[in-house]
Amino acid sequence: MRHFDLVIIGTGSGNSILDPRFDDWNVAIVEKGVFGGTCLNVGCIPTKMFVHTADLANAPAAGARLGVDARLTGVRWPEVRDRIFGRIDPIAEGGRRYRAEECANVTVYAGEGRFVGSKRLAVSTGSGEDEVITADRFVLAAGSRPIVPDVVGIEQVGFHTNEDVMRLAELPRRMVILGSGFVATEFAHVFGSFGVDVTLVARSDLLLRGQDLDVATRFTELAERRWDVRRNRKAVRAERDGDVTRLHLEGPDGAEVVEGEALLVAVGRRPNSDLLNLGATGVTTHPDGRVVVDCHQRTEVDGIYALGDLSSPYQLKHVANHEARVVQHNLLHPDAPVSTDHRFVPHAVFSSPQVASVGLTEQQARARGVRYVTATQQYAGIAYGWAMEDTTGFCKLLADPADGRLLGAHIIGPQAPTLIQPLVQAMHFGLDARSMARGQYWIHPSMPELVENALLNLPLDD
Ligand SMILES: Cc1cc2nc3c(=O)[nH]c(=O)nc-3n(C[C@H](O)[C@H](O)[C@H](O)COP(=O)(O)OP(=O)(O)OC[C@H]3O[C@@H](n4cnc5c(N)ncnc54)[C@H](O)[C@@H]3O)c2cc1C
Ligand SMILES: NC(=O)c1ccc[n+]([C@@H]2O[C@H](COP(=O)([O-])OP(=O)(O)OC[C@H]3O[C@@H](n4cnc5c(N)ncnc54)[C@H](O)[C@@H]3O)[C@@H](O)[C@H]2O)c1
Repeated sequence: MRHFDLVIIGTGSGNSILDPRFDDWNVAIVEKGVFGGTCLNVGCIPTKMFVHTADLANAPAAGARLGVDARLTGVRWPEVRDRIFGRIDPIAEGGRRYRAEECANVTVYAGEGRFVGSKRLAVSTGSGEDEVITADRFVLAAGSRPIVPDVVGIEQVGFHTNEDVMRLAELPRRMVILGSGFVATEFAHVFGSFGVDVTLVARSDLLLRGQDLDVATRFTELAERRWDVRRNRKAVRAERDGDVTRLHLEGPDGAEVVEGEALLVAVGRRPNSDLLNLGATGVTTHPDGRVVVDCHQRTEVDGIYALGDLSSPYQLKHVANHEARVVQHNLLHPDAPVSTDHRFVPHAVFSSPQVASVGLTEQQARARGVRYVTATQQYAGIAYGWAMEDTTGFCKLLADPADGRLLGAHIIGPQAPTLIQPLVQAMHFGLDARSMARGQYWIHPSMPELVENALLNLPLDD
C-alpha cells in the first residue's frame, strides 16, 4: 500500500496548492473527471467565453436605438463551440500532463476516491481493482455537482446541465430552462442571444431572488422582455415526445405545459461529500452536505483540510481560490495557521443586464436590525450612462449613517462586475463613504462616476 505525505482529492482549486515549496513532499492527486475541475471545463471560463460571444450577437439589436443599423445574420454554433473548447481542452490536458509527467514528486490517480478507513482512500482506477492509498494529510477539494430536481420522468427525457449544454451538437430551436439563479440567467442570455427561444421556469416570484430586492425586481422586469418567463411555477412532470421535451407545470393559474427541443436544469449545486464516504475517516458534514471546517479550513480530523464548493458557504471560484491559499499556508505552517476571510465576498452574474453585489442586501440589513441608510444612483444620471442612453441600470448602496462605513453595494447594468470592485476594496480596507467619494479624483466622464455619485447620495449623519 502506497503512503503519501499529502493526498489531494479534486483538481479544480485543489491543484493550485502545489508549488515549489512542496517539491520535497510525496504527493498524490486523485481526479475522477477532467483535470482542472468545474471552473475551467464546465463553469466560469467557458460560460464567460460564450457570454462574450452572446454580447457581440446582441450588439446589432442594441445599436438600432442609437441609429446604427446592423443585422445579425447568423451564429455559427459549431464554430463558436469548437473555438471555445479548442482553447479549453488543451489547457485541461496540459495541466494533467504537467502533473503526471513533469512533477517527479506527484502521482496522478485518474479515478474516484472513496474513504475506506482512517486516512485510507480507495481509488477506483477503472481496471475493476481499487487501489488503497494512505497519507499523513488530505485536502478534500471534490467540489459540487448539479442538483437534479424531484420531477417525475426527468431522468428519462435526456435533460442537460452545465456539464454538457455548452457542447450541444446543434442549437435547439427552443430551450426550456428550469431554474432562476446564476446558471439559468447566464445561459438564458447566451442561448437567447444566439436565437434560441428561451422559456425560463422559476419556482420563485423573482429571478435572482438572492439579490437585493430592487435588483432582483429590475432584473425580472427586463428578463420578461427578452424571454418567456414563468414565475411561481412548480415543475411536476417531464416527458419526451420525439424531438420535444415537455415540462408540466403547476402555477397560480393552474396546470400548464412548456416545451422545447432542449431542457436545461439549473436549480443549484450540491457538495460532492456523499461520494467520499467521509464517515470512514471521521470527517463530518452539515445537513446540506458541506464538509464541516473551522476558520483555518481544518476538518474535525487532524491533518484533513477541505475547501471550495465541497465545504464553503460560497460556491464561487474566487472563494475556492482564497480557501486553497489558506490551506496551502496551513499545510506548510500548521503551527501558525491563517484564517479564511469571508467578510466581504462579492459575486457577479454575467447575464444581460449584468449584476454585481457585495455585502448586505437591504432585506438582510433589515432582518438583522442593522442601522443603515441607502442611496441609489441611476446610470442615466451620470455623464457616461447618459451618453449611452441607459435607462435601466443603477447602483444601490447601504451604509452605516454614523460612520459612513459601507454595508452593501449592488449594481445592475453595464460593466457591473468591474464597477463593484472599488466598493469591495473600500469595505475590505474600512474606507468610509465620504472619504472614498471626496478624497480622490474620479475620471470624467467615466462609468465609475456611478459609484462616486451613489456614495455622495448617501444621507449620512453630520
Ligand atoms: C456554469 C457555471 C458557471 C460558473 N461561473 C462562475 C463565475 O463566473 N465566477 C465564479 O466565481 N464562480 C463560478 N462558478 C462556480 C465555480 O465554478 C466553483 O465555485 C468552483 O469551480 C469550485 O471549485 P472547487 O475546486 O471547489 O471544485 P471543482 O472545480 O468542481 O473541482 C472538484 C474536482 O473534484 C473531482 N472529484 C469529485 N469527487 C471526486 C472523488 N470522489 N474522487 C476524485 N475526484 C473527485 C471533480 O471531478 C472535480 O474535477 C460557476 C459554476 C458553474 C456550474
Ligand atoms: N457568475 C458566477 O459567479 C456564477 C455562475 C454560475 C454559477 N455560479 C455558482 O454556482 C451556483 C449554482 O448555480 P445555480 O444557478 O445552479 O444555483 P442558484 O442557487 O444560483 O439558483 C438556483 C435556483 O433554482 C431554484 N430552484 C431550486 N429548486 C428548484 C426546482 N425544483 N424548480 C425550479 N427552480 C428551483 C432556486 O429557487 C434558485 O433560484 C451558484 O449559486 C453560484 O454560486 C456562479
